[in-house]
Amino acid sequence: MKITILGAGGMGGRFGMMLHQAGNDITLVDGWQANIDAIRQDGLQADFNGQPVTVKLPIYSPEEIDQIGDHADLIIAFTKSNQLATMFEAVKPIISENTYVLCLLNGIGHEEILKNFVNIDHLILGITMWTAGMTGPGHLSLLGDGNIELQNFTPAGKDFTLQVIDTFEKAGLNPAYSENVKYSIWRKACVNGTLNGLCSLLECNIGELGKTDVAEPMLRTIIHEFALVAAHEGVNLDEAEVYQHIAATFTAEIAAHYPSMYQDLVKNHRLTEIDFINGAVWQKGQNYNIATPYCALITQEIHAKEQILGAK
Ligand SMILES: NC(=O)C1=CN([C@@H]2O[C@H](COP(=O)(O)OP(=O)(O)OC[C@H]3O[C@@H](n4cnc5c(N)ncnc54)[C@H](OP(=O)(O)O)[C@@H]3O)[C@@H](O)[C@H]2O)C=CC1
Ligand SMILES: CC(C)(CO)C(=O)C(=O)O
Repeated sequence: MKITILGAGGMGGRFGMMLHQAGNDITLVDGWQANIDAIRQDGLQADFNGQPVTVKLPIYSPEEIDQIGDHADLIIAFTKSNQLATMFEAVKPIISENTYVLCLLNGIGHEEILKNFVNIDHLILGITMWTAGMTGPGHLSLLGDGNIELQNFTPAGKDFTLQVIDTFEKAGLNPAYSENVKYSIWRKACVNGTLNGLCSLLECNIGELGKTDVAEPMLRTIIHEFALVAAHEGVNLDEAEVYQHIAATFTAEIAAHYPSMYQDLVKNHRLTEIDFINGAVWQKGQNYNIATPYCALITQEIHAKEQILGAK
């Protein structure tokens, strides 16, 4: 499959590398010049579960988009949430009526942005439990394994979505067709709404958070706030199952992972996706008259920390 990946950070790099190794035609687009230069010069390099891997992939900046040539069958969005609209605005010329777009970003509400750029019959939404980190421009740290759940936004997109699943399966990405991707997105938002904010504020990895004796009550309260708001949008989260799903990460291989928000804020002093996770729940709660004090506090504390650290 001919695939263009928007955002060649940790996750875009991981998917690009794994899909390339499975024989797909991959092009990367990224806005970080040092990353583009490193990938052009030395290839995309990874510590891949302890093995060094290098792949040569074409990479362009959004300003070079007219050099990309033929349209891709599939575009995968892997920017940060707060970069999504700007990136899609910049790459409009490579989105045709026939282009499918898959969004695997963390957070809630990305379809509202993407609907402005993509024919909704060609929109595929999903979530992933794969992880990735960057150790420098062009350098990835890829540990452990993960999975993907995805579904076409409208029934018309199902046939192509099944082709995407087949392509991802061959690349070892462990995809599954979700019969209810809205539920999957809210369930994954609970993972990020608990682990990402708390690990960033407490400056710890997932396993260290899980070992504290207040992890369980904090998680259950945050999940409950997400569930109240989700229910208002017709998604009835099974709070006990969602808690078990998140608590399972405390002792799994992923326990050593520092969530992407920690990598942004604590490691790189970059602005976070909090407004698309706890901040989105807080905002929706205000609209629906539902109290979400933990989400409000986490959002405000993350914004305070962004300011203290001079995040950009
Ligand atoms: N990392 C993870 O383990 C997981 C991440 N996700 C989600 O996937 C999406 C993509 O995340 P992820 O791959 O982690 O994002 P990254 O931060 O690794 O990359 C996203 C973009 O940020 C910019 N960037 C990254 N690092 C730097 C830096 N040091 N200096 C300057 N610019 C930089 C680049 O674009 P630009 O210069 O244009 O800003 C890059 O394309 C997010 O929605 C995230 O929540 C989901 C599951 C797991
Ligand atoms: C790996 C996981 C699930 C941790 O919260 C994630 O999505 C992230 O790092 O953003």
